Amino acid sequence: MSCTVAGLNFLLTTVKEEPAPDFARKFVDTTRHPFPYLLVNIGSGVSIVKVTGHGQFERVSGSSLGGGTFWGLARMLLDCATFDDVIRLTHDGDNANVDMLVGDIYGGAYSNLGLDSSVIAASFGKATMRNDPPELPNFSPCAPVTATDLSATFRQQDIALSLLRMVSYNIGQIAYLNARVHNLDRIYFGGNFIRNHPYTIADISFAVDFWSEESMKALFLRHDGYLGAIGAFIGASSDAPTKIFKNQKQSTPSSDTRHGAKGSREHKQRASQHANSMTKDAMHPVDDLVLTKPALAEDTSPPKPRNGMMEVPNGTAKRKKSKRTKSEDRASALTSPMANGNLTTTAQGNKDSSATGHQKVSTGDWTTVTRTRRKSACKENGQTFASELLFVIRAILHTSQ
Ligand SMILES: Nc1ncnc2c1ncn2[C@@H]1O[C@H](COP(=O)(O)OP(=O)(O)OP(=O)(O)O)[C@@H](O)[C@H]1O
Ligand SMILES: CC(C)(CO)[C@@H](O)C(=O)NCCC(=O)O
Repeated sequence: MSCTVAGLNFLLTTVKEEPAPDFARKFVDTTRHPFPYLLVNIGSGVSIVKVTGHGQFERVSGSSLGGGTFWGLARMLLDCATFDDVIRLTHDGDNANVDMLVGDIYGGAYSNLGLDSSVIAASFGKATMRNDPPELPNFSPCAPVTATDLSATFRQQDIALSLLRMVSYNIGQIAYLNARVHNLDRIYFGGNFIRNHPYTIADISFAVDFWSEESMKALFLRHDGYLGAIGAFIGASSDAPTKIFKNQKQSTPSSDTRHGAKGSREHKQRASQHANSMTKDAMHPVDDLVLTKPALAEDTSPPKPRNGMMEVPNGTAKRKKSKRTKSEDRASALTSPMANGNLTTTAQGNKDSSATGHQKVSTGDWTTVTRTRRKSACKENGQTFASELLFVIRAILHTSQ
């Protein structure tokens, strides 16, 4: 955990365009005031960590309903071989076919409570409503409805989306409650459960917006997958960035007197000076990045820029207004934002997606590639992963010069 926190602290204080709300990629500059914040790390389980400074953090909460719950239930309920297959399946799903909505109970909105008819009243609740004989194959009035009967009556893609929303909304809600208890308004979500999947990101964002009535922001990280590795690399020290400078000075004591300076302000100035002085061929500045479009496997068309930013989910976060519809979700998740209009399509570095070339993108993942490295990153999924890692390591080494 200390490595993960140290890695995130490094990114927040050093890399200009790291966190962004939703997948809008309107980056939030946290380099000046990174603390305090809440980190919600969604691995198999969920750890919720309050971070107040370099090396200062406390695990304030957690939940056993995390990525392992999603993936485990998906394996039980769905015929999917891989995690990415499940995520892909959600893209065609309509959770209203599986979830019990407020409208299913009341025939419309429950206005007095500010609940729109489309609000999920009970995840998977529709399964309790399916006991109508004609709907079930092999139904016998005397026999109980079996799991097999039930699963045959629901579409796999609807189950997948219901599952994703159940887990994501729950985590978003717990995150919001913890942020509120600890008086924090910035919540970073990380961990392999997210993996830059637009639907996952949209769902978590939605939950935080919904419960906080848009007073808090869910933030996602471009280099989420590398937090622990970065933290381990820099030594997970409480003064990690300064430590890098110290080390550098020790190894090359007379090369540059600036290396002796301590403190985050000098550190940042130096990082910025270096970034500005770098040539393309040597090392790219830390903000010289291009975001690539999120795309579905079958989607090979270039993304459409929309005034340089993403269409965020339309449905409001306020309880009184309705939750997003499926089509709004899809539009928001698949319409691509581009910070600077420099668009490219690339293969994605998923662990379990086959490297089929850049025209066959696995799931709707975001990938960042440098302008100078764009072509090579497009070649193979593995290369994208490698170039990402290389970028982070270079950023670390670069700031230490
Ligand atoms: N290709 C994949 N295969 C399996 N799970 C995946 C894959 N991609 C993403 N995931 C998700 O990532 C989760 C595991 O995340 P991660 O590797 O960060 O956790 P962990 O470190 O094992 O968990 P914990 O911190 O609880 O020990 C899985 O439960 C699943 O939801
Ligand atoms: C046990 C860990 C910390 C392992 O990384 C993680 O899976 C987790 O935070 N699980 C949730 C445990 C809880 O309920 O607080």
